[in-house]
Amino acid sequence: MSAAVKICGLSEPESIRAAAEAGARYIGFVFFAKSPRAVTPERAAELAEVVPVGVARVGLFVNPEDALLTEVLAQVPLDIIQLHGTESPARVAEVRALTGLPVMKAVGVAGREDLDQLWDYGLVADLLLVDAKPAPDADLPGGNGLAFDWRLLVGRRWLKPWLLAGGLTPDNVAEAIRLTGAQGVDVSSGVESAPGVKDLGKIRAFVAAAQS
Ligand SMILES: O=C(O)c1ccccc1NCC(=O)[C@H](O)[C@H](O)COP(=O)(O)O
Repeated sequence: MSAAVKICGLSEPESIRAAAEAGARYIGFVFFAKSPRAVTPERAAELAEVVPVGVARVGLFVNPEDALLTEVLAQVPLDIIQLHGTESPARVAEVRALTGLPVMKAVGVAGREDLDQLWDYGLVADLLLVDAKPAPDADLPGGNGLAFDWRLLVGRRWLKPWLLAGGLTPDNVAEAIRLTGAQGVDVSSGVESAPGVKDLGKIRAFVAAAQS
């Protein structure tokens, strides 16, 4: 089964080109200052020009205020907003209305009890991102290279298309898709050689494995 691929946390033109040429469907820019993958709006505006038509530019935010969304969107042509914090379903709906863009809502999963909220978010978000729930003391809410038990997702369906994330690598992504039936996959640290440094060979290998 072939899945749509999102490569997150890109900050160099070369890695964007490599991802797009390999067949990635989504390119993620991180607007969260604490992340080693963070980009400024000015840098993201330059990078967005490198993204070919047909590849969606995803802006990742963590509990953003309206002012930040407005500031970034005034400079960067984004296609999708990714919310990766503790935004409620009502806030997801607000961000959709404010930005006029589709919203991908990330939900952290550690156990079965975390899955129910995907129904609620499916009512208001356009896409769902089922990611590993970070440890309580983690510095970042995502991009930690942490996997969860994919068997929790077997036979699960939600109201909106969903991507699987969390600890995916070129070596395990095909098995993750086979087991869960994920329609899409998202990776960040699994295609890096160091935090925030994307590895072009790993990007190509990841996309090829996800589409094999
Ligand atoms: O990637 C980051 O630095 C990041 C920072 C703050 C919030 C979310 C972040 N990443 C979210 C993503 O979409 C990642 O691709 C996803 O969590 C998977 O990460 P990884 O396990 O490293 O592949």
